Amino acid sequence: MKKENQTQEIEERYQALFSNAAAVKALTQVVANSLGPKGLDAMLVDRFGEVVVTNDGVTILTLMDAQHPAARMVVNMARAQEREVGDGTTTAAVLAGALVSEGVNQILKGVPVSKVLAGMNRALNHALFLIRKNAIKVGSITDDRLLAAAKIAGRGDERVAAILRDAAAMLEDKLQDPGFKLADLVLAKVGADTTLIPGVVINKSPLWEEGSQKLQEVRLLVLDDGLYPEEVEEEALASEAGFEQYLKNQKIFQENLKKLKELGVKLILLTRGISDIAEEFCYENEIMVITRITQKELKRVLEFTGARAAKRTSLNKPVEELQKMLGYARTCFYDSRLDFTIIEGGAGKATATVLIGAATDEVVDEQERIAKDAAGSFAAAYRSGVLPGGGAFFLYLSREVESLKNRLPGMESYGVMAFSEALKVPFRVMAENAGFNGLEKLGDLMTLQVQKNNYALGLDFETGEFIDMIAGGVVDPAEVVYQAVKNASEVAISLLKINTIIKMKDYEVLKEGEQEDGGKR
Ligand SMILES: Nc1ncnc2c1ncn2[C@@H]1O[C@H](COP(=O)(O)OP(=O)(O)O)[C@@H](O)[C@H]1O
Repeated sequence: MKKENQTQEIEERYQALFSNAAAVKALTQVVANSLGPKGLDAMLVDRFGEVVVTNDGVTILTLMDAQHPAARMVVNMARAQEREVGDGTTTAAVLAGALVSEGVNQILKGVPVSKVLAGMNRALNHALFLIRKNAIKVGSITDDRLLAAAKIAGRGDERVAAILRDAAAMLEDKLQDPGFKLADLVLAKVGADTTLIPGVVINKSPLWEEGSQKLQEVRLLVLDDGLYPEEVEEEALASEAGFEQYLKNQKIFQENLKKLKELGVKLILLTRGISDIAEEFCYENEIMVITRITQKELKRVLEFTGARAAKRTSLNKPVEELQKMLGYARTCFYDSRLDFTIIEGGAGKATATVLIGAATDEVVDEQERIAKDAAGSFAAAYRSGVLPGGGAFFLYLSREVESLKNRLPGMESYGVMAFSEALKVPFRVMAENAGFNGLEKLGDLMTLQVQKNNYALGLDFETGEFIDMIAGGVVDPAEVVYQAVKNASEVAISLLKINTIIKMKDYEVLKEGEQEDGGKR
């Protein structure tokens, strides 16, 4: 009877914790099925019957429509992982789920939450240190381990990995730039051949197609704006002065258009639309026009061609000044089969477009995600080096972290144990997804790694044999592993810390209210 009461007491005390843990478990079990080379795809369907088929952890999590706040914390964590390093989202989610479960197990045993958390924090710091310390640095862009990292993240697609490497080689100095993303070069298109284009692709057709044959020696104007005359407000138009202003604006505009002809502009790119007069003028003068290009395209064109972003008011400037805003490209042409425009031979900084072909609409998005993952991994491996993949390195981390417990006072070691156990989960899940007995393979591999003193040993998920992952080309970028462990631990630790859930007013509404109050005072 007494025991029953006690259990009940514990359960009440940890109600919030259990509710969170259950939600996280439910969520991470779904993504776990997709982890690793033998992970299955998930099919997500919305209430209108729209279907997405994917193997990508962050996509599954984002589209899952998770309602529970704890589950949403894990979704946001996976998104952060995607933003930061572009890969490792499934691993991070699975690890977070495992950390929460293992942490809860210790708490249920009666270990105080604070001790579990302290131990986990110590284990985390040690794990992060070991990841940095053991990262195998790569020498150059042509290092095969980079290709391997891209191939592993890109679902084994060797061709895409090689194209990414060639693209990276063209812009090597940029890869170190934290603002640059190799994945931004990827463009997937139904019916295209997978290939490297040494230039920028604008995913649009020009305003008219005939006459838009291949342009050579192209001077181009890029407007982060539309090509319209200055507008006069409708009310003002009714007055005589207003109407005169209107006529004047039209005249200035006509003059400005003539400047473009004088400057020999052959291509105009706009982020907004164009007026009828301008369109007619361009048509007559064989100037190719593409309207409503995206900001991303704009940025790439500016860099590539050396053009400066102009506004329509820039056209009021004298010709000599306007000339300085123009860019240059050797060629520009519209590919009518693929319905996009290719600009090559820019006078600015080198760039490339990694064109990914897909057979149908259904697979094009997934192909794009895979290629972007591969690109993210390539760049991350270049910056930070690589580690053995397939969960093998996590087993080494698990052992090393476990050994910490002998050095720690009292109960903190339980937190360390929880962390060490959780690190075994990605490998076990991958082995199970490949149809093996996860626990058995885990035990065998842990022993083998110690016996051979080689933490690169892992499981070949095809044959069930143990092989050296580095030699076999199964590598993960150190930065991806680092962020996955860090992000997963942070979210797990904050979830374990929560012992009360209080329903509050809508946070956004609350914040707005505060601002209004502040204004009044
Ligand atoms: N051919 C392979 N053999 C062994 N492990 C692989 C292979 N391909 C991928 N992996 C491993 O699968 C894990 C990544 O799985 P994935 O489902 O892509 O999840 P994530 O979203 O975490 O990248 C990595 O640990 C990687 O090393």
